[in-house]
Amino acid sequence: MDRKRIALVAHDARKPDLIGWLGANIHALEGNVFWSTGTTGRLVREAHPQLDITSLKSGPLGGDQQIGAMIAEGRIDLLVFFVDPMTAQPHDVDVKALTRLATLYNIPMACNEATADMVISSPLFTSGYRPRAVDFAAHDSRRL
Ligand SMILES: O=C(CO)COP(=O)(O)O
Repeated sequence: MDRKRIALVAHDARKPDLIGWLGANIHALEGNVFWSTGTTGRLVREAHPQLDITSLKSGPLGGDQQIGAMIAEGRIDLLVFFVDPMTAQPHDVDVKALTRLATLYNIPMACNEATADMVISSPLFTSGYRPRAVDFAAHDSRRL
């Protein structure tokens, strides 16, 4: 199988949901390679030790930025980010930057279970599909 490089992030109230979603879909997901913000990664590793996961810094300490940098470098194929829409985050600007970069670089981004279910059940998920590269010139509004 084509190993997808998957970033996993969850806000605190959504971490149990992410653990549960991974468990419910473990057969579809194991064999891929995972990157995560710090606390999410630690909890995922405890719950699902069979997953190949590397934890970065905790989100409020720069982990969202690290995932964003990986996206900018073309090192992530899918972002699963279970967002808590009911709680203010001290690092909201980092969260916004991460979702912006995923949008800019045309990375599939699932912010809830329904979307994540649809992404991993798509035939594109198990194929060699790669999203179309972004035309950066078209995004550069400073061009004269
Ligand atoms: O805050 C987060 C995402 O914005 C997640 O960070 P942790 O996985 O370290 O809790």
